[in-house]
Amino acid sequence: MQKAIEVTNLCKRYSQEVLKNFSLSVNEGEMVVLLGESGCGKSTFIRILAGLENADSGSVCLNGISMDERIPPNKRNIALVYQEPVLWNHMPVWKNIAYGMAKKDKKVIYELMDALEIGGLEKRFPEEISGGQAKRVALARALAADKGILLLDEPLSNIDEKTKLKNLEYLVQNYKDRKTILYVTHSKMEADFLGCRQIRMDVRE
Ligand SMILES: Nc1ncnc2c1ncn2[C@@H]1O[C@H](COP(=O)(O)OP(=O)(O)OP(=O)(O)O)[C@@H](O)[C@H]1O
Repeated sequence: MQKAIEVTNLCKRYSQEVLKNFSLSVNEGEMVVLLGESGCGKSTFIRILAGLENADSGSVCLNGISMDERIPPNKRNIALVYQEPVLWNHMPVWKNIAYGMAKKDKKVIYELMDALEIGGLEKRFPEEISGGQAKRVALARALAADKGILLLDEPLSNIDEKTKLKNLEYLVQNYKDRKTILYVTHSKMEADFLGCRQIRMDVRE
């Protein structure tokens, strides 16, 4: 089976070493959780996969295609949820969600909003919603874009436990074993709830 994500011996150093020979392989349609303490390099790794940052050495292959700095984020067939929600402030919520959709289908948008418990916010602008709601709008936008690989960097942090559990349940029921997802979290509870393969990343001293 072709690997959706194949990362080999990735190294990245800022003033300190963050990634040292980090390797990871994810099958097509598999959901994998990347788990690790704050500062261990999870977001750095996601940024490298997405093409927002370059590794010092090592290789990244997405859907069988070798990635290098000449392949920009929008050519990688990925949808990304950043740790901090990044939304277009001049667009209402529904347009933010529709942004990456090849065919803007309002039914799909409203279904996603209901499923993620943000129904009714469609006409509001990002400055008129809470941080937790903005995170779920960003998640809805990534899901709606229907890309080959979903990179979710702490997509449900800062959300109350009850809503978080409902959102996790929705992801498990609708995306697990169907979509290639790399789900980053420092929460063991979230990781265990998703019930998929867990990769632990350690902080480098
Ligand atoms: N642009 C940068 N320049 C210098 N150091 C950086 C940069 N980005 C991240 N770092 C450092 O690299 C290490 C890993 O950061 P990263 O954000 O990848 O960790 P993380 O595991 O995602 O943490 P968290 O769970 O808190 O988001 C940290 O020590 C951080 O301070």
